[in-house]
Amino acid sequence: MTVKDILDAIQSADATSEDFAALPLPESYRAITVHKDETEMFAGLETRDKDPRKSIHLDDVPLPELGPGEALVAVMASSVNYNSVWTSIFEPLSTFGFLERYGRTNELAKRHDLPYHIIGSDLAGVVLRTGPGVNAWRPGDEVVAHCLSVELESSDGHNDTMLDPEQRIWGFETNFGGLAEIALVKSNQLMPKPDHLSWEEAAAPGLVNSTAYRQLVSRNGAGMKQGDNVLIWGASGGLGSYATQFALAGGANPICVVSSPQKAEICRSMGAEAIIDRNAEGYRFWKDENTQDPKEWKRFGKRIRELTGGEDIDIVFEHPGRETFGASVFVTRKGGTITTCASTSGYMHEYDNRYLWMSLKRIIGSHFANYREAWEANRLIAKGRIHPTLSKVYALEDTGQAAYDVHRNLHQGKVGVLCLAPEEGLGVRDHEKRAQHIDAINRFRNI
Ligand SMILES: C/C=C/C(=O)SCCNC(=O)CCNC(=O)[C@H](O)C(C)(C)COP(=O)(O)OP(=O)(O)OC[C@H]1O[C@@H](n2cnc3c(N)ncnc32)[C@H](O)[C@@H]1OP(=O)(O)O
Ligand SMILES: NC(=O)C1=CN([C@@H]2O[C@H](COP(=O)(O)OP(=O)(O)OC[C@H]3O[C@@H](n4cnc5c(N)ncnc54)[C@H](OP(=O)(O)O)[C@@H]3O)[C@@H](O)[C@H]2O)C=CC1
Repeated sequence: MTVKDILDAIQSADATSEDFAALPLPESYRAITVHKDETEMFAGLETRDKDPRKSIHLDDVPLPELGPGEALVAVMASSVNYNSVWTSIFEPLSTFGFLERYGRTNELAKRHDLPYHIIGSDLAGVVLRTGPGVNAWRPGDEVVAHCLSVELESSDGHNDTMLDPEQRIWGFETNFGGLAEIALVKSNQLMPKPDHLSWEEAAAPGLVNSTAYRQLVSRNGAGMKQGDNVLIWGASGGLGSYATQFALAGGANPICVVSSPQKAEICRSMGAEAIIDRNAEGYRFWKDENTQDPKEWKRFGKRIRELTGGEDIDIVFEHPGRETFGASVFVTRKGGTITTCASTSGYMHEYDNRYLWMSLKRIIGSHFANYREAWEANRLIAKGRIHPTLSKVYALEDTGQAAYDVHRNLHQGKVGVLCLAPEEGLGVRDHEKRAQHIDAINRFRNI
């Protein structure tokens, strides 16, 4: 039995759940990995010079054992998230430490502690097998998977599953991720695949859409409301392209920051009007490595006021981190919110705290999304209210190049990866719904 037989079943119009359940599983499959014995390969290099193409491998790996509450999924497509870039450059730390720590928790978790890490935190595909105790999903179901892995044995996570002490990001802090022909997930990660999207389109939003939803919309994040001025860094990037859509769909006013006229045009075509090209306008928030320039914060704030008719920012959607955080705190209005989920340019932030406390601003830390938030975010994709922002699609063997593009900020929106899908455009079930949204679905394609 090979993965080819699985693909044939997926592509045949009449395979039943029983047919899928009867398919023998292959002993091995192809997966994108990083290797534990290579974690020092970039030692001494600057972050930008660490090249994912050198550390990312395509290997044949054995199929993991299926445990209770889990599912094996045939992955038709996945996407590149920045967490896979972090894994591939072994920053801020090697993800093998996460796998070792997880492996120590129980007998079944030991499976994750391997000399290779199968990465990837998104997938669209078809359920192959479910473990004991799984009733909601059956072989043959077409699904996407969100990346929240939790144990829920502690009450700490019972109101908000992100607060579980054993919270992990699948494919980053666990093994058997989505950049592979087969993935292992907890069945609670599964959600229905939006039926108007192709496999690669359906695999693109998951992680970033859910994260932007919690960070910006949810009451666990900024709780955005109609009329809010929302400053969105990287507004056409992975997170930002969803934050921009949420702001527009929720009646807020996005102020989109981008770094090229082309990216400005994408934001304009999504419906945004207030756009700042940080490159063209040449903001230098840091005079040197250790000194910020408040005059530049003010110049930036003045530009925002020009675009808003004199108003300041209600919510900053932060993720660049060190480079922008001082400016973000400054331009937020009295009582406003800075919500952050990352620190791409450096995690030791510096800001003038006087502007925070004297103006009663709040900083909110946000990370991925809880089960419910991930479900609600996927529902909005399925209803055609929020659209995938897929630009380019790579073959599985070219994942290193795809991760390189994201690391060097050469991409737009989201970058997709075909895993089992032999070509783009397959998997669409509701053509009528697709036709209604086709322009929005294709907005980021091939630019
Ligand atoms: C969905 C996608 C998301 C993204 O893309 S996010 C971006 C990618 N992700 C990242 O870059 C994050 C990577 N993760 C990390 O960098 C690390 O993951 C953390 C810095 C978040 C945490 O580091 P750690 O080493 O896991 O934890 P510690 O808390 O620094 O060290 C653990 C030790 O510290 C002790 N400790 C914890 N809290 C306290 C306290 N309040 N007082 C005293 N000690 C404390 C513990 O007990 C334990 O100790 P003992 O090592 O001896 O077991
Ligand atoms: N905690 C969580 O749950 C999550 C965290 N993340 C993290 O968020 C970060 C961004 O992820 P994602 O949006 O997918 O990545 P992308 O690279 O797709 O987009 C980020 C955008 O931010 C802008 N940007 C990058 N560096 C800077 C800078 N120094 N100053 C200003 N703008 C900058 C760029 O846009 P432009 O050049 O146009 O300005 C870039 O396109 C990553 O670090 C990732 O790990 C992501 C998802 C979830």
